[in-house]
Amino acid sequence: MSKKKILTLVFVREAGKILLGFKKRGFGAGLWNGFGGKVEEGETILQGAKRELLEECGLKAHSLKSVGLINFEFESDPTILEVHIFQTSDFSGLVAESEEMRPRWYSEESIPFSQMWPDDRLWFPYMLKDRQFEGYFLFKGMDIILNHWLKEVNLLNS
Ligand SMILES: COc1nc(N)nc2c1ncn2[C@H]1C[C@H](O)[C@@H](COP(=O)(O)OP(=O)(O)OP(=O)(O)O)O1
Repeated sequence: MSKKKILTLVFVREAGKILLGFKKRGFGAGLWNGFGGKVEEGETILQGAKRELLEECGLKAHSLKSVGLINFEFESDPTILEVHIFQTSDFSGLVAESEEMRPRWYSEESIPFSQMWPDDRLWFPYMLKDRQFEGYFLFKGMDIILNHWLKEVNLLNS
């Protein structure tokens, strides 16, 4: 039987730039991604997303907009990752490297997709156009997408 893990993923965008973090350890190490992680017991998804952003890159989000919801499944693992994706331009603080992430601003015209999870190049276009989406990806290992779907939806905003 499959079980679910709830995770968050936050992208900070400002003036045509997007803040990505180079994951230094753990799941997805060696890839650029947004900031996020597991939602802890007793916190809401939104609280978890803000906490992870602060812990991983030093920025405090004052508000977050829902962007997408993706369920990821890995062929050899019964756990489904339910990832709630947000974006924000409403933040304060100074960008700082953490134990887990090395942050860097990228122009939205030159996102390093070849060094990111392979699903990203399929759903980033929705986010960059401020469209909301839902999706599903089935992976074989970390590199091969065996099956997926994506669709535009209206998610409630926070
Ligand atoms: C499989 O495809 C994925 N694509 C993208 N873009 N992001 C993904 C994918 N799968 C997971 N993620 C995101 C979701 C989270 O933001 C992180 C994983 O979080 P992590 O396992 O590092 O969670 P933490 O709570 O920070 O972990 P620790 O126990 O190491 O603190 O990747």
